[in-house]
Amino acid sequence: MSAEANEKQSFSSLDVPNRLLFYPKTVPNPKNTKENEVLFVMKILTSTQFKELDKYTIEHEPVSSTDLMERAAKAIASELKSRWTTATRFIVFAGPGNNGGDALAVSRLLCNAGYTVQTYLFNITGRLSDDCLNNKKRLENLAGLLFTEVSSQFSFPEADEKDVIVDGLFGTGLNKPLDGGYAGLVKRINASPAKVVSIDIPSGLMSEDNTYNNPSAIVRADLTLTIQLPKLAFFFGENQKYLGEVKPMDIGLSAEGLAAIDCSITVIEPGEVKKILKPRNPFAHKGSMGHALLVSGQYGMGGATILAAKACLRSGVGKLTVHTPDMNNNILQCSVPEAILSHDLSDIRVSKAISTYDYNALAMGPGLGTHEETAEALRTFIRNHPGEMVLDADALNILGNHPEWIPEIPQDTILTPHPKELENLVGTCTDSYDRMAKARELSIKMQLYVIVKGHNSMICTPTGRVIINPTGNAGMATAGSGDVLTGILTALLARGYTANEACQLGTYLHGLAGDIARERLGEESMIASDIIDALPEAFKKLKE
Ligand SMILES: NC(=O)C1=CN([C@@H]2O[C@H](COP(=O)(O)OP(=O)(O)OC[C@H]3O[C@@H](n4cnc5c(N)ncnc54)[C@H](O)[C@@H]3O)[C@@H](O)[C@H]2O)[C@@H](O)CC1
Ligand SMILES: Nc1ncnc2c1ncn2[C@@H]1O[C@H](COP(=O)(O)OP(=O)(O)O)[C@@H](O)[C@H]1O
Ligand SMILES: [K+]
Repeated sequence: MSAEANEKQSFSSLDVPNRLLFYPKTVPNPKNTKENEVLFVMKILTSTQFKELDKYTIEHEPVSSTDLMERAAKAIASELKSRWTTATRFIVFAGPGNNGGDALAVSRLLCNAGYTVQTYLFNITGRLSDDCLNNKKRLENLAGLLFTEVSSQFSFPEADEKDVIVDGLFGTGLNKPLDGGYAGLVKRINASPAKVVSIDIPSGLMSEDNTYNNPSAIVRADLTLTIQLPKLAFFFGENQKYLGEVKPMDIGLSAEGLAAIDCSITVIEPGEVKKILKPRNPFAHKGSMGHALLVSGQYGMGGATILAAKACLRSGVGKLTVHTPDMNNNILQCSVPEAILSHDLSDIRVSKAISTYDYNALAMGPGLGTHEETAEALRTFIRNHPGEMVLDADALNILGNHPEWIPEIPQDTILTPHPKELENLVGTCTDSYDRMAKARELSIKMQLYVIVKGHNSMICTPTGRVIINPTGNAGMATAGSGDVLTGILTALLARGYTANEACQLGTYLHGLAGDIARERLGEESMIASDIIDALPEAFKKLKE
């Protein structure tokens, strides 16, 4: 095949979808302990849970572990065959464990399909996993395969951009960062002009915590063919450079076995979040659809109030009152005529708490400022409002300045920090995993919901679960997007959704509205108001 034709078969990391392709199978979570704790979910397994699921499948299907590996290899080889013609040379690097076993089986299948395959098995310690050894034996006498078993010395093969490297060195069994010869090999792979396809996970990347990893000893794949389900590390921004395109390979691990695994980390699934959205009672009236109170806006930040207020009203609340400094009166009355205003005594900032008795939900934070007067008002609000509450932006910054007030926050309050605001609450975070771990700890300790915002926002629940939101896009990386989320969450709480439901439905809708806005306008020019404008369609889509 000509270089040009080969080019057509190839792909570039520019084609990478901005979201993972999710494995579509859903299974019920059988251990729903807390009321309304959801649902039908995509589970994110730990490496130990993957082993359990393998074991369950092997015992209950039943299927031998070698045959299960063969299934994985068939799925991977078939994906490779669909992307590259037989003119392509595959250079396969296999490690000593089952990831290496997969790679050896893939080598055999590609070789049998007429591809040129050059395979290196790294057997440095002289110990191979059983299935790796089985697959090594199956390579014996395989005509056409160039096979090298490396025990110490190794020279990296010449490779050019038409070649494809298959990285099957280490998978979910990696137990420490790569060093020595393996780190050197990874550097050579990364420096090579060949395309790189990683089996299951780029070698060197831990499937969960990479806080203390060595970034230069992690394979940078163009394509990751991950077995069955994406790993937690795939959801973190700093790991995207290693993954390239991610495609899950269905190898038929037991759905029943998966259902039995109590996973603390899950991903919201579209079909399931729909079920949270309750139909509107035909006899509904504004008094029955919730009354929300938004406490927001200091001099120069009235826009944040407007965004949160509009988003709240667009999220189906019955009534919205905005408590805000007097100077926001005209602009708010003009831009959000549906909102009722409660004027603070101060002209320029929120200075005093008001009674929250009449309100079903309270939101504080957008554009609030951190003045000491405002801080004291916030504390009074928190102490006097025992019910549903959303704390965002400056409300969180105030709490960061007064950590001793955090224990006073009512149980099940929703906190919506972006990474910087989270750090004000929990201290410096080294990476996304650390952020997740610290937010989770805060949620459990204080019995709060903490939504760590960003791409793949993470909802940390008081029971220690982490629920990842799959919607949203980089067009939402624009000032005011978070204020919109606050408005949505507040409306949902006021309408009677539990904090758990509001977090999931709210973050999902917010991202979905962002995705609709992107469809309409593209990512570059989107502003927060566009997310609000797309909310009606997002609700409609969920109801379809
Ligand atoms: N039935 C199964 O178990 C299946 C497993 N599959 C594959 O198996 C993989 C997991 O297999 P394993 O559990 O054998 O794990 P790996 O293949 O990831 O590696 C484990 C081996 O690497 C060594 N090791 C770990 N960290 C190291 C380091 N930093 N430096 C040097 N050596 C290191 C370990 O001592 C062990 O020998 C998955 O990623 C997937 O590719 C698939 O074949 C599907 C079925
Ligand atoms: N790249 C992205 N992908 C998905 N969602 C995003 C992205 N960037 C921002 N968002 C969302 O936009 C919102 C931004 O919130 P925040 O940083 O608080 O903005 P602001 O304080 O300006 O209102 C969050 O809900 C976040 O999840
Ligand atoms: K790998």
